[in-house]
Amino acid sequence: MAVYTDISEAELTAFIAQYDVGELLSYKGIAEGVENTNFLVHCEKANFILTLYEKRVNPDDLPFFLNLMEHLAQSGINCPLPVARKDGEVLGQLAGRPAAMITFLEGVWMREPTVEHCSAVGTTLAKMHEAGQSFKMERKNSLSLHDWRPLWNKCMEADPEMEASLRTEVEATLDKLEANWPSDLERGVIHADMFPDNVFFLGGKLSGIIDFYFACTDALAYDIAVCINAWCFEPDHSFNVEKGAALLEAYNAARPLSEEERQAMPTLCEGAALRFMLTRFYDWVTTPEGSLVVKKDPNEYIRKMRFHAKIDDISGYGLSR
Ligand SMILES: Nc1ncnc2c1ncn2[C@@H]1O[C@H](COP(=O)(O)OP(=O)(O)OP(=O)(O)O)[C@@H](O)[C@H]1O
Ligand SMILES: N[C@@H](CCO)C(=O)O
Repeated sequence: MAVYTDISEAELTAFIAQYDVGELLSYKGIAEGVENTNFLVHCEKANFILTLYEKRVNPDDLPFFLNLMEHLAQSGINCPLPVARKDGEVLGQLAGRPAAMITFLEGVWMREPTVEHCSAVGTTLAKMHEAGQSFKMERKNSLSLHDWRPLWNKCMEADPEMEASLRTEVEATLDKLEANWPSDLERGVIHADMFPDNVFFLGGKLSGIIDFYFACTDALAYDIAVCINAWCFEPDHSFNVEKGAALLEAYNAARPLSEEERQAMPTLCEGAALRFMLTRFYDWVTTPEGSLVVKKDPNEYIRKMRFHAKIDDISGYGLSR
């Protein structure tokens, strides 16, 4: 359960009094998520999500995330809006952590996404990329190519028992990606973590996107690669080419992919699989036993890395050339 920091009713009541939201009626910790502490907060005027930012969020990046949500919402992308306090600030402190309240988004996330959901994600991702082009702030991707080897070194240090064959395999993947990573693709604001649990649907329609806390400035096509990994594999780990085709075709219809982006897709997908393998592996070996967080399986992403390593053309993901 992702409630790393607990708060008392008295602390929350004092915090809420800074906002024009009426009295605090009730609140509860939200079990889902692995990164930050989230509470659902019922106030007289509305319901909100209160987030206390934890380990992977640098407080200096919070203005980027909060302004981005505001920018995207104003550009027609349905995402939470940061709530301003009576003094105009959106960022505060609670229980020693940076904290913000955002609007509550209606909808549910899809445990078993279908081809239609993948298509909706492709369209919305492309629209988000277009809307991001007029966002003026920039943020470096803190989990990009050059961050992967140091993170892998930390994983190896934390897990001295790791199998030698896995060490060799990941080192070889890092060497290959470092030699081939594309540097000239169109850049812009990317979500960088658009997994099914961060996309809500209502009545079969995509109703909104949450969790912009990995958003950054990077190659737009890398965001597609993250989505291919997160949306287009089945629970038995096989790749569903129909889902891949739906996502890519819908994206391409809203924002046509360049030749360079098409060519780079297998490398971007392998890199995205490695990135999620790394954070999952690191959390797996460093999260203490008995902790209330549900750890995510790194092996799923080792399998995906191996799948992408064998793809040499975007048609392998279902988009005809
Ligand atoms: N604006 C919102 N409206 C409605 N529910 C929300 C909102 N923000 C967060 N939630 C709920 O809280 C849960 C966790 O939120 P979030 O995904 O932001 O946490 P996280 O710890 O950053 O998770 P992740 O592991 O995806 O990085 C979501 O699955 C959702 O149920
Ligand atoms: N979406 C990530 C967790 C949040 O970083 C994963 O599934 O590993």
